[in-house]
Amino acid sequence: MDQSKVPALPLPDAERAGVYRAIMTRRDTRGEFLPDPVSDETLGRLLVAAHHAPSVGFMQPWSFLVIRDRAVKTQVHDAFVKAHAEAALMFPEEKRETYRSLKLEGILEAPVNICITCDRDRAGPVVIGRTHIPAMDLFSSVCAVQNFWLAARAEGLGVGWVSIFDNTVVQRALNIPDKIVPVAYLCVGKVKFYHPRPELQSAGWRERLPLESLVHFDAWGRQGAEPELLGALRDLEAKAAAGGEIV
Ligand SMILES: Cc1cc2c(cc1C)N(C[C@H](O)[C@H](O)[C@H](O)COP(=O)(O)O)c1[nH]c(=O)[nH]c(=O)c1N2
Repeated sequence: MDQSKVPALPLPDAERAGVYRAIMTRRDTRGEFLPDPVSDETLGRLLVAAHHAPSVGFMQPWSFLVIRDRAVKTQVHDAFVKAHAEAALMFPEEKRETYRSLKLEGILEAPVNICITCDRDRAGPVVIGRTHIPAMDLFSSVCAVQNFWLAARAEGLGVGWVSIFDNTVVQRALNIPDKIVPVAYLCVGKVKFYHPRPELQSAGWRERLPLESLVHFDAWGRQGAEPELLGALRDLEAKAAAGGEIV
């Protein structure tokens, strides 16, 4: 093949289905981690996938901290325990017991934790695409997180994002300089299984919203303009909800 251009064709059917399967069966993993190590080869692929995410102005603002040290993990876990207790009190009383019963991290059980950061100064003060919307660099680091998460699903690994802690505590525990923002703290490892649905959904915390209620045409609030597309969305969502493939 001419190396100068990649043909803009759909992937072969099985590969195309695989991409959607990774997207649809990716789960946030907390309680199912196995202690088995993740090979350097596999972890390497996940980091390469993350590093090939899109970024504003090709800024690549991310760095990746690979955390295996029990003492470091314990500091982060301690920060979680404190914030988790504080968070419970922020929910209405009738939801507190459910909140407390949820497993919301796997920091110590996961063999490896990854912190993905954002260096807001990586490409100088003026960045293509960030000139008018400053948060675009943070969004770029989140794109790296999603690439990592989907690649992990393809590898049969679990990833759990933990954000219930004071970020400055995590910043200190990992010795991250002040000017670098910790964007995502991820627990990573082999897992016993994937839950078929988001755990918060199974726990009755929140339902998946009907996609058609989230789609607008040409202007906010114009929601019924394309009944055929909306019908297709309903059918696909029904298939997905029944655990079927969407391709
Ligand atoms: C930015 C951000 C931050 C968090 C999360 C996600 C994201 C995107 N999620 C996971 C979240 O609960 C989960 O994605 C949803 O419940 C949907 O479930 P699935 O990811 O589809 O399994 C998450 N989960 C958890 O147990 N503890 C946490 O602190 C967080 N924090």
